[in-house]
Amino acid sequence: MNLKKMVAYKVAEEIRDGQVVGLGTGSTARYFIERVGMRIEKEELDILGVPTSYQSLFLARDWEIPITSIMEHDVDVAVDGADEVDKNLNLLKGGGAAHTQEKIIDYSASEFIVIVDDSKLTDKLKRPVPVEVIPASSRLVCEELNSMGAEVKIRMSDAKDGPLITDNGNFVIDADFGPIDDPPGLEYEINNIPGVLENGIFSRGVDRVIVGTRDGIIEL
Ligand SMILES: O=C[C@H](O)[C@H](O)[C@H](O)COP(=O)(O)O
Repeated sequence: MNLKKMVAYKVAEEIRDGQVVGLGTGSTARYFIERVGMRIEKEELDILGVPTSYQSLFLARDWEIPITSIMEHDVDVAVDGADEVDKNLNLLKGGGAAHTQEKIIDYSASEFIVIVDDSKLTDKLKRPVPVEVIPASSRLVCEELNSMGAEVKIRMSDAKDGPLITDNGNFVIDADFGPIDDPPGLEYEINNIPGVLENGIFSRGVDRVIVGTRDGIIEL
């Protein structure tokens, strides 16, 4: 059973004519975009999509989803995946290095819906926190994250030699703090380091978390 597809397709059925829809990034959001595209083709669903990455932009194009940007329109509903969801509905995102644009769009949406399979649920966020940084600041940011207690690594690219470069032309540092006791505090603290653009802790704005499980779909 493909739990990501199940939950993404279910939420895609909730999208209504006239909405401006934030299109998340990753393997779960991909199914959501696919299903919205199918509905546009079959039901003439009339929406505008706001991509959160080049991945979602290209997928939207493939499915002929009309697109706009956050510079033009407010977002009614954003639908996005997550790498971890804790018991207070804090998220960790950025496994695909897309968290900066995702956060701009997801936080601004009137409704932010998270779609995950149940492997993403955790008591406390504990994966390394992705931190997008301006390349020139990376040594200093690594030192600062170190002094805050994190083990740090600049993320390397699978597609070329050297560091991964984000959609915004920056590096990503993965900062391992172990289990995180205060996600909102850490989100704020990391973003105060000069050179940091955005980090992958999402501690506010989540309206609904929809989870695919082997026993069906549940809402947290
Ligand atoms: O940067 C990537 C995004 O934050 C994704 O939404 C997140 O990594 C979840 O991706 P997936 O649905 O592939 O697990």
